[in-house]
Amino acid sequence: MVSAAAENDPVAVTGLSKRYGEHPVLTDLSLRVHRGEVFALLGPNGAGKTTTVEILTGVRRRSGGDVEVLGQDPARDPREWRARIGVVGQSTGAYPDLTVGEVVRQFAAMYPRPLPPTQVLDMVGLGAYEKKRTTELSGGQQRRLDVAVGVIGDPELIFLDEPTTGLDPVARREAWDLVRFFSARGRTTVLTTHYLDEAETLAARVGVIAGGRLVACAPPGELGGRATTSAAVSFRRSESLAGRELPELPRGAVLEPGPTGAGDLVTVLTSEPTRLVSLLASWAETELPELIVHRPTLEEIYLNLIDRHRQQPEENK
Ligand SMILES: Nc1ncnc2c1ncn2[C@@H]1O[C@H](COP(=O)(O)OP(=O)(O)OP(=O)(O)O)[C@@H](O)[C@H]1O
Repeated sequence: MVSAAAENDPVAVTGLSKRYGEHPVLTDLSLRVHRGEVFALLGPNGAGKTTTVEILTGVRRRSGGDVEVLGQDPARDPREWRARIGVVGQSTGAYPDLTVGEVVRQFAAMYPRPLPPTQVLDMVGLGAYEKKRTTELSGGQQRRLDVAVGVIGDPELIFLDEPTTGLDPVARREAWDLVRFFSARGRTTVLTTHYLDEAETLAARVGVIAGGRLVACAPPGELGGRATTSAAVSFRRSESLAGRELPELPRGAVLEPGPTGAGDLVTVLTSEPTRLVSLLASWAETELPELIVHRPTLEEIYLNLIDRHRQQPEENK
């Protein structure tokens, strides 16, 4: 029987752990992926992302905790369950002596309701390579074929482990379009990536794994308090503004120390950037030269989270 929670959340993980001998790789990891969302797992090399994906897809056994994927325990790996998920792992598949078209059609034949092979080949940018032997493909083209094979069964839930590593910028965008195509069909995607722009562009929520623990989980715009952290408002004092005192700043705003001569850059940290810009605009009565409102990027927030985790004493991790 499928629980009500699992009905809403295709992935439900509670207290997951994985050890190799005495070495813990995942510790007390809990997360849920909601139906229809793109969820990105981020984390440094060796953090445990692939291990998590492998446990969720039934490739690897867990040491402890509860895992439900589409309402089933992946460790039991039922056949009909496997047909409902699509997996693109990190390593590239080897299909000697077959053409691209043959590979995709062979995989399509394993599923009850596959997508049309030519449509999938077009989507991954291999439409013109249908008759080419797989051994003659470049690394990036082989990666595209992996993606095609992973999604040919029109899965309800797709796991993509670093799907765009090794792809050129155009191919990366095509892979993003593919993820959006499945999102528009109401499918759920879990992807791991080292590209912060990829996570920010595609994911409704991101989870950050460090040292085998989930250290943060939120929409990309809110991760690590990103939505509420101070913004830095900066502009350059033109000659006409050089001799004038700044207006009274909003409460809590801090003027960054810096040189005060003509043409200097003025930077103010504030939690109310809109109000500050409005005050400055009235004060200046002219365009503020080089005006920038800077909020921390996802990359800055991510690096900060990883750094904080590194500096924590072992017993508090
Ligand atoms: N078969 C294994 N035996 C022992 N340790 C392993 C095994 N497979 C993985 N590990 C260890 O588990 C940890 C997590 O590895 P994992 O591949 O899940 O990390 P990852 O976050 O996917 O890293 P990357 O970004 O480099 O792909 C690493 O320390 C790795 O050395």
